Amino acid sequence: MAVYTDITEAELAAFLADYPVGRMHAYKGIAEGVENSNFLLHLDDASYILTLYEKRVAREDLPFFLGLMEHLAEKGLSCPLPIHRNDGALIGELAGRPAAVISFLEGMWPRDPAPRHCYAVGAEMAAMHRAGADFGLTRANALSLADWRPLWNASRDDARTLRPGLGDDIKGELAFLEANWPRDLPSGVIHADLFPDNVFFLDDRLSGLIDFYFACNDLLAYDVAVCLNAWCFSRDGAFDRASGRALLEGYESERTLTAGERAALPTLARGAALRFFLTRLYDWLATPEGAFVVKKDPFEYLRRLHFHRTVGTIADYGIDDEGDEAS
Ligand SMILES: Nc1ncnc2c1ncn2[C@@H]1O[C@H](COP(=O)(O)OP(=O)(O)O)[C@@H](O)[C@H]1O
Ligand SMILES: N[C@@H](CCOP(=O)(O)O)C(=O)O
Repeated sequence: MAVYTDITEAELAAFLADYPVGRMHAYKGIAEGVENSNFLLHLDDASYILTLYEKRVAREDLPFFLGLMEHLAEKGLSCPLPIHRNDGALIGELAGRPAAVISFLEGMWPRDPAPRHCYAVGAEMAAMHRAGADFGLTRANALSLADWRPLWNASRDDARTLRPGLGDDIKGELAFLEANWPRDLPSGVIHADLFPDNVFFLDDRLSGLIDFYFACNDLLAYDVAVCLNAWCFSRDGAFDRASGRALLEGYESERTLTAGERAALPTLARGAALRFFLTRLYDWLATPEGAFVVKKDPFEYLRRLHFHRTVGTIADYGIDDEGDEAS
């Protein structure tokens, strides 16, 4: 569920009076999502999404997130356009929370991504990397290499009981990543959470990217590594070479990866898998039994991490440098 803060019709009508939008016909809370409270608004000019930002989104980061969506939308990317209030501001306040109204995007996220979806998301991600190059604001990644050890330390005592050997496994992984993390690769604005549930398709055409609330400045190829994990494993947990190849081909239809980025991809993929393992683990342990939220399995990402450990070079993924699948 993702309505942590409820609102009354009167509160909402008063809030919308500060926006240059039509009259409200209906609104409803949106069940999907985990971080913020989202509502679908049907107004007589169009539909919109109203988001009330909950505790994990820092108020000072909102100008970056909303400004980035506006920047990308103005450059022709399919992402939500934040609506300015009558006083020009992008951020308002509703029910004691910072709040924003953004345009509604049509489409559905793919429940069972196929290589054609991976190609499309790769191409759109690279277009986003290019379009973000002249965005004026910056934001450091708050969930990068330096943050993983403290995140593990916060969970490790409770996590040890979940799986024998987990402590040594993660300790070894952190040491490897801290010693081998690439530092001199191209960087820029990345989405950092471009999972299938954040990418909409209409039929087979990509119709939009949403949920920019982890966006930040970091290595561009780290975004590719996040997608390699999120899009290119089948339901049984096996790496899907056709999807991996399609993701990279799509990406390179818009931006060519450097030799350094290709060489670093297995390490970046290990880091990306660890990042989602650690945040899911934290949430798993912190969410009380019976809470009205679907907990995501952390060990799904530990298995992906273990797979990447077996990969020496990008060719070992079964995707050679020319983009052909190895036999
Ligand atoms: N601009 C949008 N257009 C259409 N639906 C949206 C839009 N933004 C969010 N949604 C809907 O709200 C849900 C939750 O949004 P998301 O940003 O992923 O929330 P959270 O940050 O809380 O995880 C999405 O799965 C989607 O159904
Ligand atoms: N994509 C992350 C969780 C973040 O959830 P979102 O609804 O904000 O995309 C994961 O799968 O762990």
